[in-house]
Amino acid sequence: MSAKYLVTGGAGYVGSVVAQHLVEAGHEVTVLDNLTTGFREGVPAGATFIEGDIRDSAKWLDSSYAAVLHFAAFSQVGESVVKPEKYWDNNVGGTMALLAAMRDAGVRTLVFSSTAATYGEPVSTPVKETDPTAPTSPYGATKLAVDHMISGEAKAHGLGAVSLRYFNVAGAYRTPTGALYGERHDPESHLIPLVLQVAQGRREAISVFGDDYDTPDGTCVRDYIHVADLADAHLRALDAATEGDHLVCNLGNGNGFSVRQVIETAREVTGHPIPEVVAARRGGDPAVLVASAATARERLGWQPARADLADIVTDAWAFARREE
Ligand SMILES: O=c1ccn([C@@H]2O[C@H](COP(=O)(O)OP(=O)(O)O[C@H]3O[C@H](CO)[C@H](O)[C@H](O)[C@H]3O)[C@@H](O)[C@H]2O)c(=O)[nH]1
Repeated sequence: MSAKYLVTGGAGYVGSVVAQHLVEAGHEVTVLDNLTTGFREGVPAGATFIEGDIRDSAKWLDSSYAAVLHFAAFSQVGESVVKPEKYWDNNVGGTMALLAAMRDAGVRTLVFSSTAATYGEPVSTPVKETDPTAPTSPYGATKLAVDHMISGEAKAHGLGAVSLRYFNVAGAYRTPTGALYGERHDPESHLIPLVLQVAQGRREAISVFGDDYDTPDGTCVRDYIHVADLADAHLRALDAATEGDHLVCNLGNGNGFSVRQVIETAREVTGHPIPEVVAARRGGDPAVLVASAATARERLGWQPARADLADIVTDAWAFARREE
């Protein structure tokens, strides 16, 4: 059945892919984005676009919306360490305003973009939702604070909410009409897009942040999940949201790949040698972050369709070369 959804941050990487999936499923979609980090061209054709801030959500939200999917946030771990106030103000202050607007408008379903960064240094692998949350960055702390706010809203005011804790989102999504949605930050900060910039000759080498971790090859291990698999989980979460309940689900494939394995895969996919240099560890990086997605499987009936790292890198490579 077709419904109307507000997608905050729907001009960003994950938000735009989810908005596109909603449009393809026949829903009516409004994207709210202030374009601070998002791109106008990320808003899917077929969605209504509002250039505005989540703090002003009350201007646009009304009872015609079936749910809100909330992506709008700052999301750079490193930046959050040097500018924590920016993160608390936008991620927490902005969400508080959004929740108030939802309450006033009577919109009682929310899917929230949470993160593995809420856990901090994992106590065991793979990470379960019941594991302790001890974020090592203000970014993770703000996302965890929002998760707590949402739990309160569910208990006190009957919100039906699902928080999806993403591990490392990667890859790109090609729509049925051939448009490509991918990962793009300015300046670029994430491993796979940076590695692919080296393959394109836009950078000389990739810096490996630390090769003395307690992992098989000494480099950090992460769980890379395809952005289209992630989008699928959001549509399922809309169906799973239950009034008065806050469900938290990790989203990852449960497979860890080291930084060196990612670089090697990119060499195979691109046919480029991709030189690497070892650099100092980056602050706040856990050695291993791999998800247990058992809850998402059980509660959302979710299953990744593109778990192969080479497929993920191949799609990211197509996006990197989109203008060649
Ligand atoms: O030039 C680079 C860039 C990254 N890395 C390494 O590659 C791995 C992946 O780094 P990314 O920056 O691509 O991703 P993160 O694991 O830091 O970040 C992801 O996980 C975080 C939680 O820890 C947040 O949720 C964040 O938004 C999300 O992108 C890390 O070990 C990082 O140290 C390098 O070696 N060189």
